[in-house]
Amino acid sequence: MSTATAAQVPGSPAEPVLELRDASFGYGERPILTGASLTVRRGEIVAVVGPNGSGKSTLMKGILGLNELVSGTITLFGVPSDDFADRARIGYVPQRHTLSASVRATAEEIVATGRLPRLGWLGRMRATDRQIVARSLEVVGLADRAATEVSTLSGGQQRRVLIARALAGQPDVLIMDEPTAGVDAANQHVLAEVLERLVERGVTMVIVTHELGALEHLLTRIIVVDAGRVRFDGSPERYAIQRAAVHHEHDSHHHDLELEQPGSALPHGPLDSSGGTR
Ligand SMILES: Nc1ncnc2c1ncn2[C@@H]1O[C@H](COP(=O)(O)OP(=O)(O)OP(=O)(O)O)[C@@H](O)[C@H]1O
Repeated sequence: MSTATAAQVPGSPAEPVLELRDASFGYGERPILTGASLTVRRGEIVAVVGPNGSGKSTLMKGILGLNELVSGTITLFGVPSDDFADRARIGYVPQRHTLSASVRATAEEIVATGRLPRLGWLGRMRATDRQIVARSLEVVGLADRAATEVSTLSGGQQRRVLIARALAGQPDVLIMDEPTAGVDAANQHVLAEVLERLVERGVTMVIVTHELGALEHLLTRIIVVDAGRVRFDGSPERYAIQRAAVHHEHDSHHHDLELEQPGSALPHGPLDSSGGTR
């Protein structure tokens, strides 16, 4: 979907698409997520995990400019967020969002709304726009449901319609807040296949999830948020090792939050973002 496939010098890191420096986000002036510094580079597939209420959605909405940046900076595609105008480059699939039963629209019509930011000043859909809408439905495996009323689709299918809607805007980065929530195991695998196709197309993804399972093989990075702080940022391999070490030490399954605390003797700092860079 992405066209950002510029040739890269072998060995050099891909360019950053999102950069946070000591960023704190909140609602009103009250900071909820504080001191976040991280970089997501083109082509990365990053999972954001952590307990309920820890600030994951606040972090995602903060990146999107949907809540207050209390302090620090955000840079999007190399541009300070205040000066960044091309919001269509960032696709968003919000949390706990299925389509209300009262929505009377077909899957195709819903996906077409995702194309709006890319239409010319007359706002008319042209043949290429219709093709992109059709292709977006195809990517999520719902081409045969294009004319189906969304209210008659299952929850998992509706999540896929919403992903297709985000894709129709041809984003370079896709932020998804719990795309697998409420989706059964079989459909999680379908979603993982959808995301795999997006990876092949070079879309960068940041995915908030409680279930790493079906997505794990796709990930290049894992970020752990707890109690309003980024506690770990590194490769899935380092996450697995440190998680195992913590579990071994404490013989408990509830110590994710003790990963890479500042000042720990672990090899990298808590906000190291180099771990999974492709
Ligand atoms: N619109 C809002 N106004 C004020 N406070 C909010 C708002 N949305 C969330 N919060 C608060 O921010 C904190 C973090 O919430 P957030 O939704 O970011 O957590 P989360 O990690 O995404 O949780 P979950 O896993 O349950 O989705 C919570 O204490 C929550 O009550």
